[in-house]
Amino acid sequence: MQAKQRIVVGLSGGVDSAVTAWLLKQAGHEVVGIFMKNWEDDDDSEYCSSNVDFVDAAAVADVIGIEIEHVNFAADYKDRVFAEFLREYSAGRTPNPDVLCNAEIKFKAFLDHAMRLGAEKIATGHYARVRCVAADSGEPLGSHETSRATARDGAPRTDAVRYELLKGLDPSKDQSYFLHRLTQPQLSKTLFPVGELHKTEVRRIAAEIGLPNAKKKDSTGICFIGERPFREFLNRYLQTKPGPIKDERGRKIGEHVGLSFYTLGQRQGLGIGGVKAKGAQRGGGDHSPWFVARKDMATNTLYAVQGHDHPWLLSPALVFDDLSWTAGEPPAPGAYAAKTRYRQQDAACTLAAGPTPQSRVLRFAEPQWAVTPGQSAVLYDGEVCLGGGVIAQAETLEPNQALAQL
Ligand SMILES: Nc1ncnc2c1ncn2[C@@H]1O[C@H](COP(=O)(O)OP(=O)(O)OP(=O)(O)O)[C@@H](O)[C@H]1O
Repeated sequence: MQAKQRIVVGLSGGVDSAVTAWLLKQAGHEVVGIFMKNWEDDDDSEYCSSNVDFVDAAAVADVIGIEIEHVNFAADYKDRVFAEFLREYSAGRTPNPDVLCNAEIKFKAFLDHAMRLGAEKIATGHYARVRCVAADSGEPLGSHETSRATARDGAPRTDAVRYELLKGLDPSKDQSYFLHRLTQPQLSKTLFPVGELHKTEVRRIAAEIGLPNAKKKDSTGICFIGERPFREFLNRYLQTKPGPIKDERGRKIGEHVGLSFYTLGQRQGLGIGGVKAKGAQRGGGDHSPWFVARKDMATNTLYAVQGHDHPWLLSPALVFDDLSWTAGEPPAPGAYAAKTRYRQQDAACTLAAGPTPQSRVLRFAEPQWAVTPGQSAVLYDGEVCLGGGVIAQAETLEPNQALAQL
């Protein structure tokens, strides 16, 4: 058995973090739960589940027999995550605040707080795994606590080992995409016990030990938006500037309410369902649905195309920047797999130098659908998540061949 450690668990009120805490307690560790409040609600508390979630988390802590602390990181969240979220939307991109929340709050503010409480490790209910490998050979060493990781005098030998972020074992729940910005110091202090399990197993454990939230629905969507209508929420923070929606030939087919409110590949909410593309040659003919294909910020124009597989929606390559690599150094150029959005199949690709030292290019074996600036491009080598960056630009099959020369 591993040595007893003091471990702080992020208890969200959900079933995954509850089972995480229970598994660690069962393994003999000293476990403390922390509930984070990351968003202060002003007017529309009907959408905010934070109070209910804290009550659920406290009930879980009670059943498991651990202490729980309530911590407020709302100011940090607003400065480090929400401000960036608004900046990105204003620039016409579609950011991924959950990625930033992990990098800046859960594995920074929360981790620092846990360390101040004397914790050796933190744990969350994410579906991912951390593997400790020998720095020189890459040979897996198993758990964090290995003789290779500790010198004879007991001091940690940080040079001897490296930490890899792996996909969760349950392919339908894997959350490594959201965790790809974690660094070596963060990974070295993190445990993801449910990443070794399938969700059905987690729910079975929760029911078996009588956790009050065993059947609680999984949370969906961006944490601070919750179940609020998204457009209404954004409207409170961003200026709206209506403009034209045009088809691929530049003909006006409708009005948009502000470019920030649309994302590439979006099908609903265009208000042009009844419009038919006169003489459309491709894309499935007159009755195919319309999709957002491009935003031209300079002219405040939204372009929509008809048909899911329209060439404007397919990207053979992309440039990404704001890079972050789990190993602390960039992977060598070559063949990998990548995801350009969560819940996407891994796509075979090659990694190459970018137009600047701070960027890289991914070229896909098959064109990818609706590659969206602002979303994360995440690189994998088999089950190992290598890190990634933010999509800056996507080449489309036609006529935007901006990246063809790279
Ligand atoms: N408000 C919170 N307080 C403490 N930890 C949290 C909070 N929200 C999320 N976490 C941690 O991050 C993990 C992943 O978050 P995610 O949003 O995917 O989970 P969830 O669906 O809200 O809840 P769970 O994963 O516990 O079922 C959680 O398992 C939990 O450990």
